[in-house]
Amino acid sequence: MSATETPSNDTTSSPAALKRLAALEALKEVRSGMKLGLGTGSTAIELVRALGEMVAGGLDVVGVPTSERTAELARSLSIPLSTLDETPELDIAIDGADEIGPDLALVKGGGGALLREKITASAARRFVVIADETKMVDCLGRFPLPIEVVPFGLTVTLRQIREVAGALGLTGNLEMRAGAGGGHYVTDGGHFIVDAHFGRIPRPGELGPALAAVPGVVEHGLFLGMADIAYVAGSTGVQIVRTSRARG
Ligand SMILES: O=C[C@H](O)[C@H](O)[C@H](O)COP(=O)(O)O
Repeated sequence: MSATETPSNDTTSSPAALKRLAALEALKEVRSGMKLGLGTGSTAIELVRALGEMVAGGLDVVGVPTSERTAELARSLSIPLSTLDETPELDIAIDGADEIGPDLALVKGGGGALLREKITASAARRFVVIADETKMVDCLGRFPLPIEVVPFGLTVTLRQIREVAGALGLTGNLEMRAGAGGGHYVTDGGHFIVDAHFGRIPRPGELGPALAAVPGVVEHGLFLGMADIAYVAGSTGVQIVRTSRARG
């Protein structure tokens, strides 16, 4: 089970301020010479901005961005960047989450970057989550679960997702995420995103492998057994949520 501590008593409460607070707490783990996975989303933006300030102040790190958006921001802040192919072993990946459930089970992908985020987190010795307290839940699933799918055979893939979810008692609308231009949202990898409105996912450990077994599913937004620690900012400070599980 998770354990929690509260190390910081900073009291700021706008959403952006809380995200920055969580990011700053996570950045205390960063040392010169480290190779960092850089997440995607509004919380990760605060992380990259704060990291940019640290780099400007002399911190020597290399970042591997999880999306084109993050890469663009990092570049604009003169953060040295690499790719996962050039830098396949990372010290720490730091990223936001859409939901943080028991034992640091996560839902991610609200920003459409779940595939690169999961690959990047898997390449890091330590995966650190940053969030504001609204992301903490007792049961995953209120936030629609993002599932990245290949465009080919979409109807078949949707039917098979419905079947494997139904076998676990999960029902709800499967909604194709819309892109800015009116068609389907297209990920950096050229795939579509299905947002599954299950409402509750009481057994994510069963749903994850079932979704992964659907041929048209590239990856799903359940990040299970991956996060090592979460820095969760609220109006009374930053709460540290740890898992007792050791990463191999
Ligand atoms: O694809 C996007 C990522 O998984 C984000 O980390 C996640 O959606 C959280 O984003 P935000 O920090 O904007 O709430």
